[in-house]
Amino acid sequence: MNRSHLTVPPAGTPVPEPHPDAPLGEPLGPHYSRCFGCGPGHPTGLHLEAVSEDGLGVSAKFTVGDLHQGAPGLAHGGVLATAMDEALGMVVWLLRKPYVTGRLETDYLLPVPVGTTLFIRTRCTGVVGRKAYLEAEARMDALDGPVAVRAAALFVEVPVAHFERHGDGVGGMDGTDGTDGTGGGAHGGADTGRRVNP
Ligand SMILES: CCCCCCCC(=O)SCCNC(=O)CCNC(=O)[C@H](O)C(C)(C)COP(=O)(O)OP(=O)(O)OC[C@H]1O[C@@H](n2cnc3c(N)ncnc32)[C@H](O)[C@@H]1OP(=O)(O)O
Repeated sequence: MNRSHLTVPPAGTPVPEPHPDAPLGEPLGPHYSRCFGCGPGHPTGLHLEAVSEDGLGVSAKFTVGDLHQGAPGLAHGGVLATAMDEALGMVVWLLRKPYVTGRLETDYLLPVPVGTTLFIRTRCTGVVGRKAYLEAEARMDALDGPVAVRAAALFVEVPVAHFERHGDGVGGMDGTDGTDGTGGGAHGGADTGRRVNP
């Protein structure tokens, strides 16, 4: 894909192992029930489902629905970028540290009709300090289907205070809806509980 140097790790950058508590080959579940990308409680969200893979990678699925259109019958490009962002974010989730998307680069190779299930595979290509380098590929209707979208990203590790300072904190970032009085609503993989922070 076309990508800038900002999403390519320096040569020889190591790829860390997932956190020992990160699930392997299991459904990851939502990190927040109202998340637009993965939350089952979001009425018009993507409801993306994902499973961790060997190493630092994730396999995810998202079916383009009526509410995701740009042109009639076709997925909106921003929605597709969101699906890639979400699947990429699930990779850094396996490190059990809070990250946010700093940069997202997307190549659209094929139009994606409503009803298509995108099979998205994402992986980490290296971590340097607070910076995690990631890439993703989405194929249409099968793991070996035609490639519709490619993406590369730089995620930046942030303190939990990021979500308190800029959002409603991290309450609810354990897959719940955050209506327990602890807040909720921040997006980006932070969690003081079982998901991100050990
Ligand atoms: C499971 C969870 C799934 C979640 C999936 C979805 C994820 C999301 O949608 S997250 C929400 C969208 N993203 C955001 O809201 C982030 C908004 N941006 C910010 O908060 C800040 O700009 C932030 C945190 C990225 C960086 O700010 P700050 O903490 O001050 O770090 P800063 O010192 O500027 O940068 C750290 C390093 O990253 C680099 N960097 C930061 N931003 C970028 C960028 N856009 N492009 C390239 N490099 C960048 C810097 O150059 C620096 O590199 P180096 O260490 O080599 O000098």
